[in-house]
Amino acid sequence: MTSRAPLVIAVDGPAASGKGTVARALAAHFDLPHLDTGLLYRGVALALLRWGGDPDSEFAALRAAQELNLDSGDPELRSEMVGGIASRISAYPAVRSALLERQQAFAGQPGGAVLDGRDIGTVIAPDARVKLFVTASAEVRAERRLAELEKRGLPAHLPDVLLDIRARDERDSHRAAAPLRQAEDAILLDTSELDIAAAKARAIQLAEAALV
Ligand SMILES: Nc1ncnc2c1ncn2[C@@H]1O[C@H](COP(=O)(O)OP(=O)(O)OP(=O)(O)O)[C@@H](O)[C@H]1O
Ligand SMILES: Nc1ccn([C@@H]2O[C@H](COP(=O)(O)O)[C@@H](O)[C@H]2O)c(=O)n1
Repeated sequence: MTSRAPLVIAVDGPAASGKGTVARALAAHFDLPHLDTGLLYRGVALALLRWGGDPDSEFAALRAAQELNLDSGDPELRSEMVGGIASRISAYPAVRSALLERQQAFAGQPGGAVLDGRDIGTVIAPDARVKLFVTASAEVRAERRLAELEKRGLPAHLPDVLLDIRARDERDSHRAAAPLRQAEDAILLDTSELDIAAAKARAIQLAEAALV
């Protein structure tokens, strides 16, 4: 018998692994709303920067999280600098707690939802019916990030981008609060050798199979 529980899909993985691409494809396929939770942490980081708050102060970051008024269309949100600060302030337990309810409310919508981030399958939606952990080698992720930056007219150097990806992996995986890790019941999807179309198709295939 098919379960009637709302379909919540958790997609986690490291920076530039393609989890957002896969999550959007799953949301379109299953006709579900999608939340990129990284944008929340980026929103806190950007607010902090604009307000002149100190990213080394948990108290300042908490204040930015509590007052967060996210404009997800703000192009500054996607900058590498904001991503780096987001990865620092996301280590603060108080910041994570301040953003928890918002994410859980999104996941708890009656019709279900797709969320992508670092701790969706482990903390935000541990009962999600489908969990994917999307990854790719650091080198492949750096190439993708570089291509993304070049497309946005922000040329960078591959070795710098690779260093940044590795630093982000290190911080996200080794922090005490909700570190990036594959949930025990998550399905691993390594996209290193898959192009975008193949990664999306494989994610949909894995999700469909998990729901049988
Ligand atoms: N399988 C793939 N092959 C090639 N490029 C890809 C693939 N998946 C995603 N990309 C590209 O790589 C970049 C990063 O993808 P995406 O934004 O989906 O990753 P992410 O894991 O959500 O990143 P972040 O955590 O930093 O937000 C984008 O430019 C995207 O188009
Ligand atoms: N659930 C999440 C989502 C994101 N983070 C942190 O935010 C940084 C930026 O996220 P992107 O996905 O937009 O790159 C990321 O490096 C994480 O540190 C998080 O902790 N939890």
